[in-house]
Amino acid sequence: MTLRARDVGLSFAHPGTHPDHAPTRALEGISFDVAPGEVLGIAGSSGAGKSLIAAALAGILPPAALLDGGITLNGTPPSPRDIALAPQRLDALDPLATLGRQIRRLGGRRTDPAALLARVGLTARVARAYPHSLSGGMARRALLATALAGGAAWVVVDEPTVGLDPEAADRVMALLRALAEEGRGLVVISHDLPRLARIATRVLVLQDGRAVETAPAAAFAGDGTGLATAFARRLWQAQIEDPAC
Ligand SMILES: Nc1ncnc2c1ncn2[C@@H]1O[C@H](COP(=O)(O)OP(=O)(O)OP(=O)(O)O)[C@@H](O)[C@H]1O
Repeated sequence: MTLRARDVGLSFAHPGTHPDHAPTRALEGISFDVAPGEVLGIAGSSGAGKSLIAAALAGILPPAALLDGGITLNGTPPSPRDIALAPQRLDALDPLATLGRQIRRLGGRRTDPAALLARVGLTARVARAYPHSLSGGMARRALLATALAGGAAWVVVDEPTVGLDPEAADRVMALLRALAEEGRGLVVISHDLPRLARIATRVLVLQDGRAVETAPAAAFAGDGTGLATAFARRLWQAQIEDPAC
């Protein structure tokens, strides 16, 4: 069982414009494999197309998006039950339902919201809370709990550490690694390259919609001389030189 992307591209059509007006190309020639037990990291500059890859994998692209190339699971197109997404946007949580209700809605009546919330480091009390009462960091972890609720074998997580303090960010990354070690395949998108490289098997580096390099996680070390491209080295060096990291 391997999740496979082959030569995936994505364009945005411009409805109502002249037929000669070419669609905007947002992704081009993206290929990768993720096997159970692996964590594929995706990093890159802002607007490089990371979240679009997440949306393409989860089958929830914006209406004007035109996808080409192939995304397959064991050779056939995945169903929405196969791949769960914890999106970047916190407003993906339903503001009108408690977290417990949202988790049961996705996982079924027998799902234990408290157990899933504990898995992501939240107390059972959060099951009775509405999204508006959660801090940004709690909402981020709650999104991950909802993604795990359906029991999908592949989990895509978009920017899991945004809004978390360093210790909480370490715990969430360790949880993602543990989810892979239990046999899931993970795709983790993060601008936090040092933490991402610690849990990833490989890291796909994106620039302007194209993959510039897929590097083994171990290449993100020292001054980045193990990386093949100048762009990946710059991305890495910018992070290790940043005292906020
Ligand atoms: N619905 C849309 N319509 C038109 N263009 C879009 C749409 N969604 C995304 N884009 C464009 O596609 C490109 C990639 O966007 P995406 O959100 O995937 O980037 P990203 O790498 O996740 O960035 P960030 O790190 O800032 O979240 C951007 O130029 C963005 O403006």
